[in-house]
Amino acid sequence: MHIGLVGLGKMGANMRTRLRAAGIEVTGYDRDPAVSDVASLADMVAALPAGSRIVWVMVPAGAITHGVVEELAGLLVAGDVVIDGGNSHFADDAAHAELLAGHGVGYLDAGVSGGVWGLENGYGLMVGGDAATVEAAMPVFDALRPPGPREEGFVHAGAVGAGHYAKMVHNGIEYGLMQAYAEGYELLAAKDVVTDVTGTMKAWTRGTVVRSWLLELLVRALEDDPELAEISDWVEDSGEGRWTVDEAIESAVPVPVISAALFARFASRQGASPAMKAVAALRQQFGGHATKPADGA
Ligand SMILES: O=C(O)[C@H](O)[C@@H](O)[C@H](O)[C@H](O)COP(=O)(O)O
Repeated sequence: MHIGLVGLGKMGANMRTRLRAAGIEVTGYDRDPAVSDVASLADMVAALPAGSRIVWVMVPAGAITHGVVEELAGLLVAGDVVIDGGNSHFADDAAHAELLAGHGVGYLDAGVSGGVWGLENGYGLMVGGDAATVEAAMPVFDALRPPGPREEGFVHAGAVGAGHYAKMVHNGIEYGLMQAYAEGYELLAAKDVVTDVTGTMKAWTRGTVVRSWLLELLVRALEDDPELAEISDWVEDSGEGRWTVDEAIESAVPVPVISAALFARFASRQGASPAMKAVAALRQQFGGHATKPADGA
């Protein structure tokens, strides 16, 4: 099998390596000529077998993914397939499937989890689309997923959009889990009762109810820098948590943990919180309670 791969950043480049290691020929295209196998998207398409091409798209969600799908629609022919493996919003998938269907080109959406570790461990895959197209692309999914039973690292989650919907929910869970471990870490470190915070969390990684890969990664970070002194408390988000909360509101599903974890990230970027200044001002107004001067005031 010979496939195309668009986007050779951290994720795409590792996926190219993993696919090649599994015996799949890959022609990769990236805007950066230093990492690209070919000079243009058209050259990549020309290198693949027409009418049964599979092109995996691994570029940032939103306008960039949309631009690549539009360009591919003009280059591919009936029988070819595009797989969007980026962290796209699931609502974009229907539009992309329709655009490509106008050219007879199939479409699958694939939620991909595993980060930079996926090269070695394989990627958890959640796929949306029709069964025949999923089946045609199965060698690609089998090469990317972790070894072992397929159903433990791959799911055909439903029709187009289901893969990215599943990945969105997965990431909402990821936010909540990370926040819980982080709060536990802070609480352990807050008093001198537990004298080995990293060791305690490490001991939780085997046998306990809260053992997990995320916990192992936190222990790894603490072993490198026990007080996390080298990194700031600013936490970004790339959209999946917001979409999860949007969807929860849409479906009237209570998600207090995930939304608190999302809002904690927003709070992490504030430095001084206007809302908490207002609370301090109100306590002073109604109760004459003391406030503290702002930094530099
Ligand atoms: O499952 C995964 O491999 C991760 O979720 C991965 O997809 C990525 O690291 C997140 O999208 C980051 O998301 P935030 O920027 O929203 O934390």
